[in-house]
Formats: sequence, C-alpha cells, structure tokens
Amino acid sequence: MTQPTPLAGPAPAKPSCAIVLVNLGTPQAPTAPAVRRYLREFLSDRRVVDLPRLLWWPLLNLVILPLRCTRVARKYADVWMPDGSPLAVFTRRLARAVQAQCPELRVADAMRYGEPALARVLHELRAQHLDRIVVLPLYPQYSTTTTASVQDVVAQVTAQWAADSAEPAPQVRTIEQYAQDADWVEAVAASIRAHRAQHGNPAHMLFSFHGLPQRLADAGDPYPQQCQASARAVAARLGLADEAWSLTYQSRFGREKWLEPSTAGTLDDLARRGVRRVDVVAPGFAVDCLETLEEVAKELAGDFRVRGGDLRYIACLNDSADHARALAAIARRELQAIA
Ligand SMILES: C=CC1=C(C)c2cc3[nH]c(cc4nc(cc5[nH]c(cc1n2)c(C)c5CCC(=O)O)C(CCC(=O)O)=C4C)c(C)c3C=C
Ligand SMILES: [Fe+2]
Ligand SMILES: [Fe+2]
Repeated sequence: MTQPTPLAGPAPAKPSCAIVLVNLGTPQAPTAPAVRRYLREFLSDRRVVDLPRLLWWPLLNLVILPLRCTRVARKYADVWMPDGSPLAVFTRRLARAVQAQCPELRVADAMRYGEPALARVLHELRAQHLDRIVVLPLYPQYSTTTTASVQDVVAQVTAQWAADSAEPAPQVRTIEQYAQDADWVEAVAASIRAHRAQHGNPAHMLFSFHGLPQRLADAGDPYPQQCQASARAVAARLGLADEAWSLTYQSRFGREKWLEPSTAGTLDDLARRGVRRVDVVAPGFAVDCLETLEEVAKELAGDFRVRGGDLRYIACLNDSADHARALAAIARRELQAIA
C-alpha cells in the first residue's frame, strides 16, 4: 500500500525544488520481529556487508538474526519514544525544522532502509513536477557503507526515470559529505559550549564516531580522515588543547578488526588513570538514535560510573535551529549549483 510523501510541515504553494533528508532507517517497533525485518534489509546491503552471499546468507539468517533480534529489541525498548524510534522521530522533526528555514522549498524525510523508503519519496516528488531535488544523507562524514548506499538508490531511481521518458524528470544531486562545513562545525561547537555552560568543563572530552571495519578504511574509504577533520575542526572552534580531547569509534559489529581506538577501551583507560569527568559528543550522528542514547548515554555511562567516573553525554544536534540552518544552507548551495 502506498503512503503519502512525508512532507515536513506546510508545503509552499508551488515549489520547484525539494530537499530530501535521508537517514539510515530504524525498526517500526521495539519488538524482535520488527528488528529482524529491519536488520535483514540493512545487513543484506552489500555496501554494509561485502562478504560472498553464499557465506553471508546462512550466517545472517541462521545465526545473527536469531541471536541478535530479541537482545537488540530490548535495547530499542529502553530508548523508544511515544512517537516511535528516536532516529525516526528526530529525523522527522529535523525535516520540519529545515522546512521552516526554507518556506520556498519542499522538504521531505526518507530512510535508506524501511519507511519512508527513499525510492518511493523520490517517485512521489517527481509526480509533483519539480525541477530539482537535493538529496542530503544525514551522514556528515562520507562512507561507502552509508552515503554510497544512498547514492545507489538515487542512481537506480534516476536511471528508471531516464528509461521512462514519458514524464519530465527533475535533476537530482546528492550531497557527499559536510564534515568540515563551517555552519555545521559551529553548530556542534555551540552545542558543546551550551553543555559546558550548564554542567561545567570535563577533565576530558571524547568525540565518539560510529566505527567501520579497518579493512574498508585500508581499501580507501575516506571516513576515518573525515571523522578526524570534523573532530579537529570542532576542537579548534572551542580552543581545546590537544590533550583535552580524543577521537574514538563505537558500535562495533562482528569479529573483524574495526577502527581504533574504541570508545569503550578509551573510557577504560581514562578510568584507570583516575580521570573522573568525561563528556562524550557524537558528531557523526545527525540525530540521536540507539547508538547514542542506549550505547553511549546508558551502557557506556553506566560502565564508567561503576569505575568511579562521571560520563556526560552531549545530545546530537537533532532538530535544533542551528542544525536546521546549517543543513538548509548546505542544500541551498547545492540547489544553486544545479541551476
Ligand atoms: C557491518 C555492519 C555495520 C557497518 C559497516 C555500519 C556502519 C555505519 N552505521 C552508521 C550509523 C548507524 N548505525 C546504526 C545501527 C546499526 N549499525 C549496525 C551495523 C553496521 N553499521 C547495526 C547492526 C545496527 C543496528 C543495531 C544493532 O543491531 O546493533 C544506527 C542507529 C539505528 C537506529 O535505529 O537507531 C546508526 C545511525 C554509520 C554512520 C556507519 C558508518 C560510518
Ligand atoms: Fe551502524
Ligand atoms: Fe550498538
């Protein structure tokens, strides 16, 4: 059954351009069957797991999904919001905030996996006879596992449009990354400043990014360099001394070697050295989700507390006005570049 395009608030009378904010996707409910549906689609994407299918299919369907779904569903239930999964709720709210910044444009939200499905949102926007569409993946740092997967869907949809020339098709451009965008860097820095004004300064600060298999970085995925560039830019904006902060990677999946240092291992080292107060910010996540609210703010904060420390988690930019303004400016520049 088709659902209406998820427009983010009051649409302009006759827009000619649109922005589509795309996030990863998330389960529809905090239950094992919903998590299984979500993980099966997500982890079947060759961009995410590139093992030979003959090996991966039985491993995923017969081992990983049966073992993981109930445990992960419990984690989702722990952070679930009245309106749904945090990732979906904050992405919808962010799209509304960007729409408020861009009354002349149409702003929609979409997901790479699950609903609202990116391909359907693009088809529905085409039916509205727009000239130009900017797709903005909500990943500040490019990775083949995330941004490139969004680009795959955009390429499939636009190829379909090119083959079916009965109706005019809008031009579509996808933003690759905004890891060092000045407005975005300032928005992250301002959120940290505001946290410090309220809670005081920490002894150490972690910039914690979602991890990636080391093998992909070795094969040329530019993600770790872009994480470093983002963290350095925010630290510089705040005037932090080099020894006052570290970059770490979280959310490891599977047995392969992932990027180091890990957030959990670094917190262990800090606890061992007697560092009591640590702030953690997660600038690779545009909005709060399972990996920030459950893994960092609950699990890692709890582990650190047991070791005598005090971990304070700084929320993602979510639907803040600073975030919406930064993303609107990035998308507008891209729209002008298409014209
Ligand atoms: C091989 C597995 C994974 C890769 C590679 C990976 C890269 C990657 N992921 C994000 C952002 C998010 N990931 C989220 C959840 C999540 N990620 C993986 C696995 C890989 N991610 C799994 C299995 C899960 C689901 C939870 C679990 O089972 O542990 C989320 C949150 C989703 C939510 O619903 O809240 C985000 C966001 C990035 C940025 C990235 C590469 C750079
Ligand atoms: Fe992930
Ligand atoms: Fe996790």
